[in-house]
Amino acid sequence: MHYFSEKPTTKSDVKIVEDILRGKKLKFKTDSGVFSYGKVDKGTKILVENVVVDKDDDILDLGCGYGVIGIALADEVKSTTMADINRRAIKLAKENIKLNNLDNYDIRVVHSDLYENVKDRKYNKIITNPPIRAGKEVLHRIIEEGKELLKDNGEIWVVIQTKQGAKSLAKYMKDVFGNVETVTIKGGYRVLKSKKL
Ligand SMILES: C[S@@+](CC[C@H](N)C(=O)[O-])C[C@H]1O[C@@H](n2cnc3c(N)ncnc32)[C@H](O)[C@@H]1O
Repeated sequence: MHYFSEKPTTKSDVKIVEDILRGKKLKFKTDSGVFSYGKVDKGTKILVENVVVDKDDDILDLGCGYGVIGIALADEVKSTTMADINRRAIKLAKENIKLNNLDNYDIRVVHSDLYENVKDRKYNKIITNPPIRAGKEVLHRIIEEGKELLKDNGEIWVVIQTKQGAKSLAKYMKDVFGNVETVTIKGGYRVLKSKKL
């Protein structure tokens, strides 16, 4: 069973994790069959701590899992869309919005295969810890199709382990966008950013 199953079949075994992200004490309900069970992922933390957002941004957390990226940023932006193919992740992300008292912010959680169900808006930022194990083709679609959903001057931010192909992904992003920046190199991860010019 892979963590990117649409419907995990493993027995549910909820664990609550607490972490401090962007100076905020946050809580997440996690469950088996969902990425980063029982502990916020190291790459996700590096991305969340380094991403730059603006209060006027409409952001998309693609492959949101139980919701760490979107939830850590929701009170700093105009609107937050969180999307995942895994139904158990979607349920947790919705619960985690409540758990962190973010009901009054503009946040939506959408069940979606990649961008399929979130094409109704354009985004200032797409921010993702992508499903590497889903393969290169999926990773490339995230970059290419993501560009279409960005506003002018919008950015895609991606975290990836150096050993899982960060350099080749950076090259792909440069080919698609004409630019790529390595924003952070830390703990075996790279945070990459491309801008739609
Ligand atoms: C590396 S995990 C990151 C999860 C979460 N953002 C975090 O940082 O903890 C990648 C996520 O992408 C989701 N995913 C895999 N394939 C997908 C697809 N085709 N469409 C949408 N989400 C997908 C997985 O279910 C998983 O939650």
